[in-house]
Parts: sequence; C-alpha cells; structure tokens
Amino acid sequence: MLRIDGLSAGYGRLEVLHAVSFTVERDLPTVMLGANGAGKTTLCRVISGLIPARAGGIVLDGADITRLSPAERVRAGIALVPEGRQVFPDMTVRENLRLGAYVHGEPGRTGFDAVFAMFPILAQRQNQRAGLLSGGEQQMLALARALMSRPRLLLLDEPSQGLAPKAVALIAETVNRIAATGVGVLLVEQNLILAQAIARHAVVLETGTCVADGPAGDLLAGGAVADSYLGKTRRHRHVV
Ligand SMILES: Nc1ncnc2c1ncn2[C@@H]1O[C@H](COP(=O)(O)OP(=O)(O)OP(=O)(O)O)[C@@H](O)[C@H]1O
Repeated sequence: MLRIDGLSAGYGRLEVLHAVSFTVERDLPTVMLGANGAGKTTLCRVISGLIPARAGGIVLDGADITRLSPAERVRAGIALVPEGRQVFPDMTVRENLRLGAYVHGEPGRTGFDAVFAMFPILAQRQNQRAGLLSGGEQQMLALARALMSRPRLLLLDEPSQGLAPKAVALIAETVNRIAATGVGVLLVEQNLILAQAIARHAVVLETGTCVADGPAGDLLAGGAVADSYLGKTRRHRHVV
C-alpha cells in the first residue's frame, strides 16, 4: 500500500536519508528499526509531509503523494503518531481527539464513538485535561487522535518511548487490533519486544540507508539487527 522509492531528505546541508526504498503492505504491519540518529524520525516527517523529499517518491495505494501538503496527506489517509506523543496537556481528551479529525471538519458523534469503543479509558476521561493522564494513557490518546482522521496507514514514531513494559504491552495489543481492521501500520522503533509483538515485516535503517528488509520473524531473530545496533559497517544490503 505504501511504496518508498529512492527517498532522500535532510536538513540544510545535512543529508540524512540516502535513497531509501521499501514497501509496506496492508496485511503486513512493518517495523523500521535503527539506532539513535539513523534517520527514523526524519523518515516519518518526510512521509507525513513535514519536511520535503529531495529525491525519490512516496506512493500510497497507487497515488503519488510526494508533493502533497501535510493536510492533504492526512486526507489521503496518512496519520502520524509523533515521537513524544505531543498531546496538548491543557486541552481535554475530547478536544485533543477533535483536533485529529480536523481535515474532515467537525467530527460527528459516530467519529468519537468509534474511537471510544476502542479506547474505553478515554471515554471515561474525555472531559479531563490530557496532561492529567499517565504516560501510557497519553500514548493511547495520541493513537486515538490519529485514528480520528480515519487513516489507511498509521505511522508510529517510537510509541514505547519512556513507557513501562505493561504500557508497551497494551500498545502492542491496541496496534494489533487496529491492524486487524485493515489499517496499514509502519512502526518506527528501537524496542525489539514491541517490534516482535506487532510486525510481520521489518526494515533496518542504518545512517540513513536501508541495510536489511524481510520477514520480521527472520530479521528480528537474525544478526542484521544486532549488527546495526552495534554500528558495524555493512557493505551490502541483506534481503532475507
Ligand atoms: N530539525 C533538525 N535539524 C537538523 N538536523 C536534524 C534535525 N532533526 C534531526 N536531525 C539530524 O538528523 C539525523 C537523524 O535524526 P533522526 O531524529 O531522524 O534519527 P532517529 O533515527 O529518529 O533517532 P532517535 O531514535 O534518536 O530519534 C541526526 O543526525 C540528527 O541530528
């Protein structure tokens, strides 16, 4: 459903992503693994349109979205759950959710109800300030806010960051439920436990280059991931 084709991007003179190519299929939730600074967040920003591609293309369900604005990409079906959650602490849970639906106008009751059915804790706390939620609950809110735009593809940037194992397990279960409804998933992670719980396909990014791409079971158990974390130089791309 998502094809990343020779994508390069960066900041000023710094090129961070160098001709990155991989695909995400709707029925194969995909994890992108990589050490700190590999370019994972930059990739999320390019896919969601927050920074431009310098070369290459992004195709979603056959449509070239490379030059669309961030809002147009949300309308096309891409929703980002950003690094650090970025919920608005002084707004209520419900107001945060409303923001997620902004590209479609005012969300109707059914929009809220669908999300509350998946996140009962948010229904209970919908009128509380988001800043009062725990870290795990705020991550649930960030996920739920992304779902308010009715995405085809969910981009998750390190959702496990700073969370206890129990909260990470709940994220895995929730993302799996979302994937089962037909929403594509691209998870950017360093947490192997979360990656293994969600992903069926894996891509390894090392200093802005894809160095491995294949079934998650093979790749997460194999040496390519460990080598990448250790920063070992690889001369060629692994295809498992
Ligand atoms: N806004 C920015 N301006 C300039 N350089 C940046 C900016 N954001 C990131 N970088 C640089 O781009 C490179 C890749 O960073 P990025 O955040 O994409 O990596 P990452 O894989 O997500 O790492 P982490 O896991 O630490 O979040 C790093 O060298 C970083 O310093």
